[in-house]
Amino acid sequence: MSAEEEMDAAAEQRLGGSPPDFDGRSGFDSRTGVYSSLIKLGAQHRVPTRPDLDTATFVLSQFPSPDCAESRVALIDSATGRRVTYAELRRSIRMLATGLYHGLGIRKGDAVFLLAPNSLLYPTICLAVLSIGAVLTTANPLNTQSEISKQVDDSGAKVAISAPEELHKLLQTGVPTLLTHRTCDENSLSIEELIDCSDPALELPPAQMSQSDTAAILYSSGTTGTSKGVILTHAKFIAMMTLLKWSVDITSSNNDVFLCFLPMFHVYGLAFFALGLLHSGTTTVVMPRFDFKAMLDAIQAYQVSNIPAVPPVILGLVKNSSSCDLSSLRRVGSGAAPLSKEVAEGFREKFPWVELRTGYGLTESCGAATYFVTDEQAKALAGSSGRLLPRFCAKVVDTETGLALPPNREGELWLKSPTVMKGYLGNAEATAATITSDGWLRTGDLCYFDEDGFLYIVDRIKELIKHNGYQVAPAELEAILLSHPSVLDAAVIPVEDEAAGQIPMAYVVRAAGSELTQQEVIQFVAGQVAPYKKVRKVGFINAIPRSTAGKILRKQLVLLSQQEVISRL
Ligand SMILES: CC(C)(COP(=O)(O)OP(=O)(O)OC[C@H]1O[C@@H](n2cnc3c(N)ncnc32)[C@H](O)[C@@H]1OP(=O)(O)O)[C@@H](O)C(=O)NCCC(=O)NCCSC(=O)/C=C/c1ccc(O)cc1
Repeated sequence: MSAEEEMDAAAEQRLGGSPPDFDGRSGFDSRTGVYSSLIKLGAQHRVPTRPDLDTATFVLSQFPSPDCAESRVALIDSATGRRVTYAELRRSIRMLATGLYHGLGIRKGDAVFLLAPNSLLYPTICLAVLSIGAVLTTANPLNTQSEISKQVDDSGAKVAISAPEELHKLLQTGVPTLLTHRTCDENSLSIEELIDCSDPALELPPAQMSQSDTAAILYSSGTTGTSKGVILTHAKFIAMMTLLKWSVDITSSNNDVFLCFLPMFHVYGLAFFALGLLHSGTTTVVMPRFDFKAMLDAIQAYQVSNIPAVPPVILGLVKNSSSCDLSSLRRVGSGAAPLSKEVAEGFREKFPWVELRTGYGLTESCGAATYFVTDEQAKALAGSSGRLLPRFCAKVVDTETGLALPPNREGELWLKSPTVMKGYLGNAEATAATITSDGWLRTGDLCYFDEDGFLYIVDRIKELIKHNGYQVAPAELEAILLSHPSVLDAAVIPVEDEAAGQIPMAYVVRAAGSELTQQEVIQFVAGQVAPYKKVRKVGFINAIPRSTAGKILRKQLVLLSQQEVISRL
């Protein structure tokens, strides 16, 4: 039996019969130490098991019927108002797939590196790449040239697709690159031209796909260290699309107008906007990049009703949106970082007509793992991330003893579901450290479930800073700091920040006689990393506290930074 079938069978058995060790309120089985989702998918949300199904075929199969597709709007450009209907989207995906296959010779298994901000073209590119069995790998266009080169190299990209303004970052990789949009440069080919010029009569031979084939490699820091390629197969996306459709249905969001400013290069934005909402037939207003004022304008101009968001944006709405008419809003989601009880309550006070649901997810779980089904529950339980999604199981593992813990006890969250990644690309060691031999994903987050099965994330065990919902790995910044000739030793820690969640702070040991300043340290790092990874605060120290094994004692430095703040008050 596969892991998926095993989980389905176990859930079926519990939901049907409630064996004596199983607590139907929390979903906890005291015999196995496993929490199971208390939600069963109805027949209309069954995950398709056809082995040769791929993500693109699955998403396209759910597009509105041909008579509705000509008028049903899939995407709107927030800046220009340009609209793309479902019928146009289907045609451009097909034309681009033809161009990529026949024009550029891209074949099943070839990695296609996508470096672009959000645009109307982004979903077309993702779906066309997936439809020919190629592997999508996406990157943040704010990344530096060296960060991009590393990812191109690691993913083994055969071809790249770049926004014109980012092309210079790809030149040194030597990978053949297409632009997303037309430019006046006659030597470069663009996706727009491929869509317009491909021959619709050319047949696309069946890609001979299997659900177990790799669909995407998305980069994440995992629980430690630098960026790693998360391998997500078609089966993972198909399962996630089904869950997303289920969540759209149970929250009655089918006719909502969604707003997308979340980056489609991360799993949150990719799963929602480039794939999942199209699978659900909704309309999305796309912003090329986040801008608070432009977001408020877009909400009013397009009568936006639904915003999958992150905590800093929700805080911004609480604090800075008094002069705007946001009466069209109906639902706001929060993910990628913890939403504090205070901000959630402030939001509900200011926008009592808006449902606010938090969720929890990771790139390694292909997106959401928990969610709130009803707004009433979310309202009553501010601070919780909701319940396990259908087909998810969890364990709360004591970090000292390794024992699986019952409700209201804190431990590391482990997850199992059909969406959990296959592993990290070319990194068996990191994979083995993250996925147990029996298929549990160790999230590196400290949590507990309450007696009703609601999840509370309380801390992070993994050494990762979350700035604006983006991951920042201290080890990466420490390596850069140590490369400075005047730095003897360095450690990077998170410092709480109301607006961004956390900011990276560096403690630095200067070389004898060095007069290195805080500003020089900040600038040295800023020159080498994407803006969201910048060190934003620096402290000088005589020695970095380390364990006998040489591990940085970050908690001590966090305490020190807190004491320094208090002593300054
Ligand atoms: C909207 C945010 C919160 C704020 O945007 P921002 O104000 O532009 O700030 P940035 O952080 O993007 O930009 C950082 C810097 O880059 C600069 N920048 C900006 N765009 C530019 C530019 N195009 N040129 C040049 N400079 C620029 C920007 O000015 C800024 O500069 P500075 O702070 O002065 O150093 C933005 O950070 C953001 O989208 N964050 C979300 C990240 C995200 O999607 N994370 C999800 C990871 S996956 C995951 O956790 C999944 C969870 C999940 C959970 C639940 C679910 O249900 C499903 C999924």
